[in-house]
Amino acid sequence: MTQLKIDHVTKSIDGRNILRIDNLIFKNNGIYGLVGPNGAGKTTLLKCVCGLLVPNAGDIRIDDLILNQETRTDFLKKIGSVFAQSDSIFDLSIKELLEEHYYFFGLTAPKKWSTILENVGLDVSEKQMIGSLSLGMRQRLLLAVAISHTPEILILDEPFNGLDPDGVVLTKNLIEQLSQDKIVIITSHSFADLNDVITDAIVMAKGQTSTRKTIAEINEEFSDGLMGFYHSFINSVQSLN
Ligand SMILES: Nc1ncnc2c1ncn2[C@@H]1O[C@H](COP(=O)(O)OP(=O)(O)OP(=O)(O)O)[C@@H](O)[C@H]1O
Repeated sequence: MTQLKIDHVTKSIDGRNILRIDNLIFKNNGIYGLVGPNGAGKTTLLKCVCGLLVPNAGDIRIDDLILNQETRTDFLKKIGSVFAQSDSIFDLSIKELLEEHYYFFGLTAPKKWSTILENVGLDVSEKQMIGSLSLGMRQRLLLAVAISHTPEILILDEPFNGLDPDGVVLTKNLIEQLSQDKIVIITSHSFADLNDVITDAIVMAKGQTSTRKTIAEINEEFSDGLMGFYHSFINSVQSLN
């Protein structure tokens, strides 16, 4: 059983306090929705977990492994992530992106890259340039890359953005399948999509997080479900100073 623990993590950027997290625990088999208004700090928190930003204080650990400079490589092998797309990958071919990823993680390249693409329903040539793919196809490709090193934790920042209805269904099915032996954390502003897949939700506002609640707990406590939980926490939060 994998556990991701975030303990007393703070982060400030340019002198502004962006995060002040007390305590969060994620366990495998769970699909966690991290929701909150624009600028709440969701991406910043997830970037701290993925080693892309360094917190000012606090611990982030997977089981007994604490994230720090020495453990960074081993820690990051346990995580697959998809963040907002950057056009810096547009000039690479699909094969080049996959090769880079496999090199970074020290993995042996498969005989056929196409198997990895088929996992996410992508029927394209590995020679195709990433810049020539549609937004939704790139989203699928990035998901394929994120799961290719069989991580224990999958972090998806706005995974449904830009997907057509079939892409949304495929992504939800994949998330459910992958959650059987992983922790999956999703941010999304689409509560309808989240309600279809998540087991638990956490609300973020002004850099702080609510307690984690299961969907059953949320529906019992709030007549309007996730939306009620969301507004209730936002209304209770004081600004960081
Ligand atoms: N590189 C940066 N430099 C300065 N400020 C930043 C930087 N990254 C994030 N911030 C600030 O941190 C705060 C939290 O941003 P973050 O992107 O984490 O929010 P979010 O909850 O993911 O928002 P959204 O729902 O819009 O994606 C915002 O006020 C943002 O302006």
